[in-house]
Amino acid sequence: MAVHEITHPLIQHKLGIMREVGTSTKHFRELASEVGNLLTYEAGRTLATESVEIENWTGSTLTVQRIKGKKITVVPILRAGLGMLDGVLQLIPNAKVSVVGLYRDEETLEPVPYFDKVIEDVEDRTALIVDPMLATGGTLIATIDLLKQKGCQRIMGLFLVAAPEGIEAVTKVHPDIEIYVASIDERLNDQGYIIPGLGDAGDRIFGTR
Ligand SMILES: O=P(O)(O)OC[C@H]1O[C@H](OP(=O)(O)OP(=O)(O)O)[C@H](O)[C@@H]1O
Ligand SMILES: O=c1cc[nH]c(=O)[nH]1
Ligand SMILES: [Mg+2]
Repeated sequence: MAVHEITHPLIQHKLGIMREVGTSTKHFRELASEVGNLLTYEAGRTLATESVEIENWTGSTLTVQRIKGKKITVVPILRAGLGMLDGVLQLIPNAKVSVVGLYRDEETLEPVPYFDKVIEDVEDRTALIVDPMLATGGTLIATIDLLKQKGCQRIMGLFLVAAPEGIEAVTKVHPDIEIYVASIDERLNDQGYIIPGLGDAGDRIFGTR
């Protein structure tokens, strides 16, 4: 699996504020969206373009580049993935959005799926999964399983923070995907939380704790 840790100063600055325990819900949510935007910019480097001819302001024909083919479906994982969605869509406003819902059982740490509304022609699109946290990797593996079952052939993922254990687990099952992450942190704790991490990203985005 290709893993890109994006150590850009703007991303690291914003992530550093998110790590502070006193950062407000409003600020945390804004930063999740902003880092989502910057990760999209990085991931977008790999999109294929094609030449099209336009008429320019002088009335002559000019060849310009456009993103090729049927493009992208963004796949936010409920709930926390919604916190990054606006920032992603700012850069790819025409993308279709395929929402999936999974939560992690607090005892077993296994992902529990509860919703999916994936676009019908997903086999013709690149899926861009968005979720702030890649911890044990269970949620990401289940989401990739679902997308592949529906015929999706190219899958990328954007994460704020990932644990090495989760990256290893996903690599074993789905070595063909590509991820962009703002930070690969040290480890998981006994409860499956990323250390140092952000805490519970969903609760911090929605203000539920
Ligand atoms: O890699 P894993 O060990 O599977 O954990 C990562 C998942 O856990 C969090 O979601 P959570 O279950 O807290 O749901 P929420 O977004 O509704 O808070 C996070 O947003 C990921 O989806
Ligand atoms: O550290 C973690 C792990 C899973 N989910 C979170 O929100 N945070
Ligand atoms: Mg949560």
